[in-house]
Amino acid sequence: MGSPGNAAPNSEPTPSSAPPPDTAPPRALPTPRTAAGRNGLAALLARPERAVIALDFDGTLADIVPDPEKARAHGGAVAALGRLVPRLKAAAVITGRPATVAVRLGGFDSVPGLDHLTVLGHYGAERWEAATGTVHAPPPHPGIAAIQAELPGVLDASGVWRGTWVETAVERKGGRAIAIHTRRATDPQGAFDQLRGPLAALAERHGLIVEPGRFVLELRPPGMDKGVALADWIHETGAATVLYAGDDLGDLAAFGAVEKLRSEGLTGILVCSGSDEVTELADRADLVVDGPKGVVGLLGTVADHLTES
Ligand SMILES: O=P(O)(O)OC[C@H]1O[C@H](O[C@H]2O[C@H](CO)[C@@H](O)[C@H](O)[C@H]2O)[C@H](O)[C@@H](O)[C@@H]1O
Repeated sequence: MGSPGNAAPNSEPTPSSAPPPDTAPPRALPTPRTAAGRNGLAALLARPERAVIALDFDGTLADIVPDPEKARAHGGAVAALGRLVPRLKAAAVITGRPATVAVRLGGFDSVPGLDHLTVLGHYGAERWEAATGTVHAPPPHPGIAAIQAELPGVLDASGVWRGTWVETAVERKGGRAIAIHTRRATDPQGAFDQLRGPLAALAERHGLIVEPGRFVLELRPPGMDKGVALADWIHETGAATVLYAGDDLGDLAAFGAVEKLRSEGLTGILVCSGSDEVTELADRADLVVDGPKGVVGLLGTVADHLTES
């Protein structure tokens, strides 16, 4: 987990998520705090047909809720995307969720304007295309089955849940990864800290890695992360500009990919969906907005400006 602290928005107050009436003037765009970010936003607005956006799901497009299955896209997110994405070269959601779970929770399927959306699930290992509705995924890592068998013993030995409701803490993720959530434990940070070592040892024994997130420790296959996934997808699209938005530690790899691509000539803007649970992204972002509400407001405002221009 990131160290606690307030990641205050560094932009103007964000507007409501509802689309503006047709007669309303475009809402004011925030000003990124870095020159690279200002260049990135200017390039997106000037040449949207050469620009792509890539967005994290939980904590960025969807508000954080205690039960992962109850997460949904923030109100107005799909509408804002539906107005913005047709103006762009391409759009992707890059998430730790299984791709089809993000599609279902986000309501991204069969949406006008999102008919060419790509969802890269499991940190980029899986791919869903709106155009075909198909998912491409590698075979499950054999270590997952072994961990399924050993996990109850490891959790029991930790004493974190004392057998009360440990099952609700385990997200099985289609048999391709296992996430252990501590948000609903009596002491979420204490449980997270207590479990981190034993889960890292369990993962290592079976050739997996631990991906830490917002009160979650995810055991998943190595070899892919959001940075690799994002860089590959940007190259594939041939984009000249990217806007990436994320909120959690798993998004740092994507931030790193954009920073590297910028050093090679791409223009880009890094947006942090701010929270008081993770501060690491705010430190590296060009723009910090107020959680999913702020992200949706930003997307809607960019869409307004592209519609007006
Ligand atoms: O890459 P993401 O789209 O951000 O997914 C990362 C993990 O997000 C989910 O967990 C987080 O959101 C939950 C629902 O709001 C919340 O209860 C939990 O505390 C957060 O960590 C998801 O459940 C995981 O599978 C994803 O890997």
